[in-house]
Amino acid sequence: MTLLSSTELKKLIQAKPPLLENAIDIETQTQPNGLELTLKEVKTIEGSGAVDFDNSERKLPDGKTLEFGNDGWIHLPEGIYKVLFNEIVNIPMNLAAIAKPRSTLIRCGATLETAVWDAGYSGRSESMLVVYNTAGFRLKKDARIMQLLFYTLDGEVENGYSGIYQNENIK
Ligand SMILES: O=c1ccn([C@H]2C[C@H](O)[C@@H](COP(=O)(O)OP(=O)(O)OP(=O)(O)O)O2)c(=O)[nH]1
Repeated sequence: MTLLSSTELKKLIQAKPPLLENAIDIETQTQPNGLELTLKEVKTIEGSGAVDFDNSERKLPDGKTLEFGNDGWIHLPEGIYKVLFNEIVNIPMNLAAIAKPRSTLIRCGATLETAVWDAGYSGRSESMLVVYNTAGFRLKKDARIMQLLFYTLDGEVENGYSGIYQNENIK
């Protein structure tokens, strides 16, 4: 397993499909060890969710999209939110990715909870934003908030990701 460097990432951004589409400024978003994703939308998480073994009784909570102010900023009181990214990620069959928040979020008393990006997944992803700071946290539309780290697998997966989130949030 190898963590891809910016040299390799730049090549994969030129691939078809590109590793990352719809970036605001791919140069700025390409870091030495990963690609940064930016903020498109913030949503509330309302009501409980549920998950079981075979997904037959899975339920995702509802939520409302919160509006940015005319100046592009939103103030988020302490709490949990869902964030949607501007970028569309296309993971090749020989890679997987994990994500970390930018350390600036941590330094502000906020963080992102993230899962694994599977080989073969394409979509506009979502993660959970947690604002721990009791004074809240301000975010500007298109802020760079998360870094995706891409790892090579020891070979291509036989069957790529095919769950319910495939091609999510792509209109
Ligand atoms: O923080 C994250 C992490 C991953 N993903 C995307 C990429 C991943 O490939 C896909 C599915 O994630 P996962 O495999 O964890 O979904 P699941 O909960 O196991 O559902 P299913 O098995 O139905 O896909 O969601 C996100 O949107 N946000």
